[in-house]
Amino acid sequence: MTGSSAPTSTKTTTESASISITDLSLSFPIFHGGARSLKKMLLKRGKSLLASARGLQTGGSVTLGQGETGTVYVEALRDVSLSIKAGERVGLIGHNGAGKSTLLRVMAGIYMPEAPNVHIQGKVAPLLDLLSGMNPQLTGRENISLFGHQKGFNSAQITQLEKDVEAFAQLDDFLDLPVRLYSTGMTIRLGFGLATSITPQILLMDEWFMAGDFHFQERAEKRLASVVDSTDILVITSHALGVLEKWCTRLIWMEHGQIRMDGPVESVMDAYCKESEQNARKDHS
Ligand SMILES: Nc1ncnc2c1ncn2[C@@H]1O[C@H](COP(=O)(O)OP(=O)(O)OP(=O)(O)O)[C@@H](O)[C@H]1O
Repeated sequence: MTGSSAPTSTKTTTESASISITDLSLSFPIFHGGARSLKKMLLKRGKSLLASARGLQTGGSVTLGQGETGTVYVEALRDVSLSIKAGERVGLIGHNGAGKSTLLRVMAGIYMPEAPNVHIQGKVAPLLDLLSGMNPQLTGRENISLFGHQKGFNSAQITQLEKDVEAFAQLDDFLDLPVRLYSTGMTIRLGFGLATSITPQILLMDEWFMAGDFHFQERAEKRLASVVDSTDILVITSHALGVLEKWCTRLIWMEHGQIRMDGPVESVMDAYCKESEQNARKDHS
């Protein structure tokens, strides 16, 4: 992975939370066998397959590094600048491969945790990866205890945490089985229960974390609502516009790794829907 530069992650609980990103670009090198044919195509067409220039509706731009033996890169983010302050509820929208998840991972400090142009102020809870922070070999109960220890809880707090997550996840006897035996939905129940058992200053969430059966979704929404109420910043990515309308005050529309539009939910959603309708008409003509 290459980036335009360096995040400083300043995580304290006393100052109010904020996210500031300046001119951030991030490319992934591709070492898969398929990169060879891409490379040939790039050399023929001239180094860069800019997704936007080609009118593509998915993915970032594909570029070739220095020299004929150069590595092929997918540019996931390009010149992204944004700032989010306490109180904001931000939704990321855009086509598949627009860079939304990558941007969330940058905010979580997963990618480029030392970049000087990325400043994250506040305690972050990322609800991004199914197994994040969990050990699939351990039981659900052991994972709850592990989570508590990682957060520096004392034994009384860990007991309380266990009660809380057990009641929310409703995994019954499965709580005492290794997590690797769980279905996706069961893992989500545990992961979601854990991540929302603490109130972070910054909550980063991938839409699929609201997946699960109908009964779970209802309870998950209630629990999330109480966490979001006491969280300084929410950043969520979703293709479900209803979810974004419900939870967000601001939308950032990503397109081929760049910010296409940033503003109040209604105006960005309006522009996004208009363009999506135009694209759908083109597809049908
Ligand atoms: N680990 C990786 N290695 C190589 N390329 C990657 C990697 N992660 C993301 N990409 C590429 O970066 C671009 C942006 O991907 P990203 O997952 O951020 O998109 P997204 O907007 O979240 O998409 P979706 O709506 O489909 O979830 C895509 O072209 C993708 O192929």
